Amino acid sequence: MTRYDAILLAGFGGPEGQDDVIPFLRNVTRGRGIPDERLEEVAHHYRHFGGVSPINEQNRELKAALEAELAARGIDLPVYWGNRFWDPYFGEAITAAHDAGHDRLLALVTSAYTSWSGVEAYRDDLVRALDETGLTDVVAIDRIREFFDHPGFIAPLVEGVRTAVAELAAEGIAAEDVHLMFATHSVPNTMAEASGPQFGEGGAYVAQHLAGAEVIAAEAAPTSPWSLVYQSRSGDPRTPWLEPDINDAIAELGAAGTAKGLVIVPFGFVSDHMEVMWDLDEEAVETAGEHGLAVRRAPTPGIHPAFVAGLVDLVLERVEDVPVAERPHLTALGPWPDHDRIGAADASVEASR
Ligand SMILES: CC1=C(CCC(=O)O)c2cc3nc(cc4[nH]c(cc5[nH]c(cc1n2)c(C)c5CCC(=O)O)c(CCC(=O)O)c4C)C(CCC(=O)O)=C3C
Ligand SMILES: [Fe+2]
Repeated sequence: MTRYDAILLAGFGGPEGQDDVIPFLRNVTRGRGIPDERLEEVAHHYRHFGGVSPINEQNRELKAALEAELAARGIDLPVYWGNRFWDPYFGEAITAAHDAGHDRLLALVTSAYTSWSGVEAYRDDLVRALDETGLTDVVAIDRIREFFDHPGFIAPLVEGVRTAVAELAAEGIAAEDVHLMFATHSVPNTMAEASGPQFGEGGAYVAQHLAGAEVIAAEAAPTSPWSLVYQSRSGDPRTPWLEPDINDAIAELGAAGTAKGLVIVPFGFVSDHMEVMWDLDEEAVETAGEHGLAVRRAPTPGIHPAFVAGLVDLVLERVEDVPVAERPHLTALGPWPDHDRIGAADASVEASR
């Protein structure tokens, strides 16, 4: 008997056809009174791909990969999958787990970094789902720590950067002439600060990205210059968000004439979803071409075996209550601390260990 009965794979969710697009965007922007005309502007990224975000399929594949890895290691924990913004919603996943007798859940959130979007937003939606299903006093949910510097998250990125740099070398571009751009989701400056002001400007969010990028660059391409850039900003243009935007940074790199090649490393995301397919593969790649740079986009961790194994390691570290000092981490910031439990009182979970 372990501390947990099941794993809850907690995703963002995405539309799976043209008719889903506006309802999905209404879910994402709920409570902010954004008119459908404005949503239709955002919708065109999704419309371009038939109204389908790849994110749900990627989470189905991740669930299957986790199940296979758990089975291979003889760990008897079923995986339930739920999303913040699309079917299956958190409530359905939690109810399905409860109906099968699983009330002690360990949530694996598909977000590697600390920010409101990656932490509180998921937490608030899980709290709401427990409330709406009437299971607040019955089901307890713990969450695995942010894994931005876990070896399982870093290894596939290192591999991807190495491959991209080698491909450019095969085209005659030396590693010294390749600039690595580590790309992540921009957030409002205030949101970044709030992620952990003790970590300096940009809070924990920026500090984690800088620390991770440094490790990946040093491992994968120590002679290539690198920088941290941001993508996918939205909202009121007067509100300051983290900069530079990747397209501005590429234009500046082109104008400086210091690089021949560019490797875009989408390390802010765990899979190649819409933000990667549109903002990087369509827009940033085009910008690089306009500025005469040979460009490669490294893959996200996806279902890379090292990533899947690392996620199972992160589950096991909680199952086995591994002391903090023994938890794997590759930057001085880690191991990131665990989060408070939500749902059923601590005591009932501890008592059933
Ligand atoms: C930090 C961060 C992550 C990573 C952490 C995590 O994984 O959570 C993330 C992930 C994602 N964000 C996604 C999609 C969207 N994000 C939006 C809006 C926003 N994101 C923000 C930040 C983040 N976002 C912010 C500060 C906003 C504006 C305010 C707000 O709305 O809170 C909007 C609204 C429309 C718009 O404003 O553009 C959409 C449609 C998808 C799904 C993609 C797909 O479908 O494949 C994913 C994985
Ligand atoms: Fe987002």
